[in-house]
Amino acid sequence: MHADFFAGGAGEERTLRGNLAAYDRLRIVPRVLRATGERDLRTTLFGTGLSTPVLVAPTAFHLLAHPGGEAATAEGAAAAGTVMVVSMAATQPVEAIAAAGGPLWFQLYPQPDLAFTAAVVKRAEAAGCRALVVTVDSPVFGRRERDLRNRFTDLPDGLACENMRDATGRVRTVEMDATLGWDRLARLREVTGLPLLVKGILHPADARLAVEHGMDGVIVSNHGGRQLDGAIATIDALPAVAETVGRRVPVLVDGGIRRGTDVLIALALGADAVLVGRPVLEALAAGGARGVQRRLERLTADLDHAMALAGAKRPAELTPDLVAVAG
Ligand SMILES: Cc1cc2nc3c(=O)[nH]c(=O)nc-3n(C[C@H](O)[C@H](O)[C@H](O)COP(=O)(O)O)c2cc1C
Ligand SMILES: O=C(O)C(=O)c1ccccc1
Repeated sequence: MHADFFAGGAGEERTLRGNLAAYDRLRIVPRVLRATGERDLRTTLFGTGLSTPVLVAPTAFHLLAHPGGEAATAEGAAAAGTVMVVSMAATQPVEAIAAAGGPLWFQLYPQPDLAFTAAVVKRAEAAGCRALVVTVDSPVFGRRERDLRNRFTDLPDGLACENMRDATGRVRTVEMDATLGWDRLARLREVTGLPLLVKGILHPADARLAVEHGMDGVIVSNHGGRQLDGAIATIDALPAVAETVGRRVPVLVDGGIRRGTDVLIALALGADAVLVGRPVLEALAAGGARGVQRRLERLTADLDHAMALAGAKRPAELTPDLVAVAG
């Protein structure tokens, strides 16, 4: 039941499969004799230096994967030199996660209760989170048919969304809010000075609105195929979004990234960095903090190797001409 929760997507899982299939259709057109020498994968995002452009996507319920929970993921991400985005649906308090690693960003589902939302943001900020990722692809919860079949509705006894505790100590449920609009993102701006990223952009018109509303970053995502089944593969949506944003703010992408060559293609098609969800959950389940560290380091080493073979020294040298559609 819990493995299905992590692996599954919405509906027929067309988008879940599509994210992976889209990378299968793309090929790299390498350059030669570029004398790259050692590659340099270091990446700076909002003033934080990372050793890799591969970040940890926000995912719920890490205690279902491993007894170390989100703290183990944070430890692994920190050891690999990257950012972990802590999910609002984490099963450990953000303070405990921050004590285990960092740098951290915090992912938010804006709640209908604006005061509670502001309190959660303040709490994440106080714990040391350096950016806020606002997920906007979830006005309603996706229809996850594996979870319906398995009757997976709730966390087992003893586990809770620890960052949803209110002033009375009661744990609130994470609510999806179909009344969410750009006005509410503008209000978040008044609540926090942290960089604000919107996660779940697929349409270039929304990318433009994000920039116009003062957002500091855009994450091209279909929630790993867990929300709108039938949504476009993220690597197919990326070029138009990157073109519209035009380097005004960082563009990140997630969904279906499993190999360094996938990262290379995403960076070439306009991403400044990528995030991985299920690979981290699988590594956490299999090997705790060390597993997460090793999975992230393997992805980064694989990217480094692919860049050597494609003739790029730095991520910035990866350009769209290095990618072609397979015949
Ligand atoms: C089990 C699971 C839980 C997730 N929980 C969240 C979440 O709490 N908040 C969020 O913004 N995205 C969530 N996501 C989406 C991820 O942040 C990310 O968009 C997606 O996993 C990327 O696709 P990938 O798993 O193919 O790498 C979740 C994804 C999975 C698989
Ligand atoms: O966002 C998700 O995909 C997800 O699985 C989730 C689970 C619980 C609460 C919020 C999100």
